[in-house]
Parts: sequence; structure tokens; C-alpha cells
Amino acid sequence: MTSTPWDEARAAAYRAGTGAVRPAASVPLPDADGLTLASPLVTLTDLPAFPTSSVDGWAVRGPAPWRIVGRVLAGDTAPPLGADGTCVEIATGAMVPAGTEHILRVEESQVDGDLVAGQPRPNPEWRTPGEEASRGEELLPAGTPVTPGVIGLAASCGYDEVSVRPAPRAAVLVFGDELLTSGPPGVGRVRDALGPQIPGWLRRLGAEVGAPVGPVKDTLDAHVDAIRGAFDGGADLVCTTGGTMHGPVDHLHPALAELGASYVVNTVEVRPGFPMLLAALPGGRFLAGLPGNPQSAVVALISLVAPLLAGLQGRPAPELPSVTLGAPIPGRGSYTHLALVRIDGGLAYPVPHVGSAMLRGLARSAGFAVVAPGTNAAEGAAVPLVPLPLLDGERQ
Ligand SMILES: Nc1nc2c(c(=O)[nH]1)N[C@H]1C(S)=C(S)[C@@H](COP(=O)(O)OP(=O)(O)OC[C@H]3O[C@@H](n4cnc5c(N)ncnc54)[C@H](O)[C@@H]3O)O[C@H]1N2
Ligand code: MOO
Repeated sequence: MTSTPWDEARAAAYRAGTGAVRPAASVPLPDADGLTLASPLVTLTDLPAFPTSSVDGWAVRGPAPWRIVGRVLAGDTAPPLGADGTCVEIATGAMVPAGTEHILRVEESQVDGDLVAGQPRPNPEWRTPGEEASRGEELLPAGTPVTPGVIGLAASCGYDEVSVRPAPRAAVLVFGDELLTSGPPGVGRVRDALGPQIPGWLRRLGAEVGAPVGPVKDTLDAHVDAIRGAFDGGADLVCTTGGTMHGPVDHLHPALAELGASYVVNTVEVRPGFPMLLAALPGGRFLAGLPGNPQSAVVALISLVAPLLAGLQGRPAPELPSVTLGAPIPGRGSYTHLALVRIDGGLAYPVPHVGSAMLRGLARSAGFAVVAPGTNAAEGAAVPLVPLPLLDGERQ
């Protein structure tokens, strides 16, 4: 068993994902929210597609006063303004007639019978075709996550459907006979803190996830059956929790052998979370083995599953922003140390209650500061941050 350095493990997980990127599919615009562009978004028309009035007023030609010869509303096709000394009433969003020299705002005009007078502003009060983008121009690259803003942009430049990478389908299997699924923990028994938690993280990383399954009985047969069942149910990725070590009832490794899996990563030189693994199964499917200790499971999720899912969705590899530490964080010898931090006044501070079996520190953290192997990070040092995949507003 060769352990992989943490940054190499992240890169290997991303490569594995890109090698099995989800096939592109065309979906109606409203269904694309949260998915990923499979091809660049190229505008199908000039934006705007026609000269468009920015104001309500009068489209005028030649010197004042102008005789009113018509009216053009948004949606109309405007006939040309043929003669000097004429104007048409024009609405915001309406097509500007050819021959228009100025648009005079209604509130800055004087109307007397069928004559209009006033001083137009010097700058054009309309948008010219192609001002925002020219037909055929690339607006967004492939790999862009589709947000409501992207959907709006696609609609404005003519799309009914977009080509996207569908969400990877993930399943969560919880291992551990000691786990309770309701009520308070008691003697020898702990509450399952991963089944209720992991699906939410996976969704924030772009996966589609059903209800967690488990606790799966601590036998090899039950493990193999549960994993097979999850893949047969259509999962591209199965996340298991617990059983990653080689204790008397840790059956994950033997189950992987029985299923013909090959390791992408088998243990990582990181603390906490080192027994994490990522395995590839035939057909471009994956199993992520998250350690049973709850914080370690989340470390595995952000270390291996996040880059894998980015690759499967055709997204760029997640980049790590840099943070400045407000307090020192010791290293963990030859391992990468991922230390939970909260951000306060622009500085990152380690939080208490960060044992690998604990979630109290994690629940109030923004992410993990990365302390490189063989180093200690001093107060004021700039280090990479692996953000927890929180939504805006969830980060404290
Ligand atoms: N001899 C050694 N033993 C262990 C080592 C080691 O190096 N040598 N490493 C420890 C580390 S590090 C971790 S992490 C764990 C990983 O163990 P497993 O992935 O095999 O997980 P389990 O043994 O099933 O459980 C570990 C721990 O976590 C609790 N647990 C499990 N699942 C859940 C859950 N869904 N919700 C809440 N808590 C859970 C479980 O009760 C155990 O306390 O191995 C160490 N051992
Ligand atoms: O991965 Mo274990 O301590 O690293 O929880």
C-alpha cells in the first residue's frame, strides 16, 4: 500500500474525473441550473440584435421642430424616418428607425399639436447592434457552472436549450454496526453523523444524491451487495463511510477486490483522514472510501470527492485561495495538515474541537488551512485554504 502526497492525490482524483467526464446532453434552459456548460456559450445574434431605444421619447431627424409622423413601440419593426423635420414617438426597447439622428427624452420635450421641440442630449440614447456582443462571439467557456445568470444570458442570445454535463449521480452507503439512526447516543453506540451530512455536501459539489443507505451490516457480503446495489441503481459515484482501515470488521478493501476495483488513491499523506481512498470500477464509475471518523470523512470529501466531481462535470480543477493566518498552526510532520479555520476580519484562525471524531469545530468553520508537510505555519503566513463547499450566506 503506497500512500499518496495530498496534492498529488487531489490531482489524481481530478484526472480520474476528467477521464470519465459525463457525456454532454441538451437540456431546456430552466433545467440547466446547477449543471455545467459542455460547450462554449456562443451568441446566436448580435446583442442587442437591433438598434434599441434606451428611453421613452421622440426619435427625431434634422433640426427642430419635428412633426410627429408615427409611433414605434417595443416589438414593432420601425419604418425609416424619411425626411428632416420629422419624428416618431418611441418607447424604451423599441427599434430605432433608420435615419434617426437623436432621441429626445419625453420629459425633456415640448409638444404643441403635432410638433415636438426640445434639446436632445449629446450622447446617443440607444444601444447599437453588437454593443454587448457580436454574433458568433464566445461569451463563456465550456466548463462554466450554469447559474441563473448564465441561463438568462443564454436566453437573451437566442438559446432554447444548452449543451451541459448532467449532474453525476452519487449514492451514500454508511457502514458500522455501532451506529444509531435516531435518538441520543448511548453506551457503545454513536449516532450516524455521516448519513445525514454527506448528501448535502455532495449536492453542493454538483452531484445528484438520494437518501443514504445503512447502516450496512458489518459483513463482507453485505458490503459487496450494498455497493453492487448502489451501482446497479445508476450511481456514477458511491461514497462509503467507515471501514477504510483493516480492523476485524473493516470490509471495504476486500469488497473492492471482489468487485474488481482498482485504486486511484489508496491512503493519503494527510492528517486527519489518511485512510481515505478512491477506487475506479469498470464503466467509468468510482467509489470514494470516506473514513469513519466524521471530520476525517469530510477531509476525504474535500480532498478526493470535490476534484473528482469537478472532473466528472467538466469543470476546472478547484483552485485554492490563499488566506493569511491570524494565529500559528503547527504542522503534522511529514503529513499535510488540514486545519479547520474560521475567517475573522480577513484573517484565518484555527478553531477548537477539531479531533477527527469531532464535528463541533467543523460546523463553525469556513474551510481547512493547508499546512505543508515538514512545516509549521506562523501567524501572518499565507497558506492555501480548501473551502468547505458552503453556499453564500452559509459561511460564518
Ligand atoms: N491500528 C490502527 N487503527 C486505526 C488507525 C491506524 O492508523 N491504526 N487509524 C485511525 C484513523 S486515522 C481513522 S480515520 C479510523 C478510520 O477507520 P475506518 O474508516 O475503518 O472507520 P471505522 O473503524 O468504521 O470508524 C472509525 C470511528 O468513526 C466512527 N464512525 C464510523 N462511522 C460513523 C458515522 N457514520 N457517524 C459517526 N461516527 C462514525 C466509529 O464509531 C469509530 O469511532 O481508523 C483509526 N484506527
Ligand atoms: O483519519 Mo483519522 O485520524 O486521520 O481520523
